[in-house]
Amino acid sequence: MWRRVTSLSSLISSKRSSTLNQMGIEDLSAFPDVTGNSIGQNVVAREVGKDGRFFKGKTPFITFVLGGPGSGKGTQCEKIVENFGFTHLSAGDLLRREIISNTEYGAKILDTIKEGKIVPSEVTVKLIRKEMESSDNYKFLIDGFPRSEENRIAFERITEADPDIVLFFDCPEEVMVKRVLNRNQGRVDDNIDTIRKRLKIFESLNLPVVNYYSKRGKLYTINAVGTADEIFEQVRPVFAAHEDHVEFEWVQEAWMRF
Ligand SMILES: Nc1ncnc2c1ncn2[C@@H]1O[C@H](COP(=O)(O)OP(=O)(O)O)[C@@H](O)[C@H]1O
Ligand SMILES: Nc1ccn([C@H]2C[C@H](O)[C@@H](COP(=O)(O)OP(=O)(O)O)O2)c(=O)n1
Ligand SMILES: [Mg+2]
Repeated sequence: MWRRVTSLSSLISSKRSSTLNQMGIEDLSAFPDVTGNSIGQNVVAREVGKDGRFFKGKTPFITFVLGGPGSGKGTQCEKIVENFGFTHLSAGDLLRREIISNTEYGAKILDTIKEGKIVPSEVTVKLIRKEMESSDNYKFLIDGFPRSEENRIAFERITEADPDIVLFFDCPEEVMVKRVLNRNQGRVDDNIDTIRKRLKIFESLNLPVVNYYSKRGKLYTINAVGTADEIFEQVRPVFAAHEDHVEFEWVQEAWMRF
């Protein structure tokens, strides 16, 4: 579902960066040149087709996966991949890959994540778009994104795309804290200080995104308490209901190209 968005970028630039920083979003000026396309260079240079699509002539099927830290997004995404053949793009994993690869922004991303803050959308969206472009799949789970209205608006502006489905894993804070502290993956943000900061930022920035998609009839709220298998039994019907529709659209497009 690609569409052109022309005026939203002004919304971001008109917000003073200091205000964003107070909200928990890292200042874009700390990431010099990011707007100069140093991330995802090959992607940004690519032309958008006349019909507004850039994805090798295909219409991708995009699912955003929302929920607080430890709500079980990654765990459920693995099950969706196994059962429904999606490609899983975790925003957090892509950012951590930048840290490990010691890229231009790695150190700054590390600081931001340690502080429990949100990395500027320009950086994250370009990493996501680059992965979508290089994938042969057309069904994507975009996990941990958008975490803020700023994230959402930047995605629309940079990719000219809208999600088809938005999943929201609704989980009490005490359950999320317990899961994160037991996660045991050596993450720099899985400690009680950073978790408290992340939960605060999540609460203030995530709700507007949830409301936005709820009003547009795209939101599926999942009760994230229970075993992973129990939770997946709520997730499964969401994708089962869309599966025929997605396959049909895909065959129809291939036929039209033929
Ligand atoms: N339903 C569940 N019940 C108990 N533990 C879970 C459940 N889902 C995930 N976990 C565990 O909780 C931790 C956080 O899950 P994860 O999928 O990484 O969440 P998120 O991506 O939302 O932060 C992981 O250690 C995971 O194995
Ligand atoms: N859209 C995003 C997603 C993640 N990040 C950063 C900030 C987050 O605290 C970290 C970790 O995100 P990740 O989705 O991996 O975290 P959880 O799986 O929810 O625990 O990455 C971001 O800045 N913007
Ligand atoms: Mg995760």
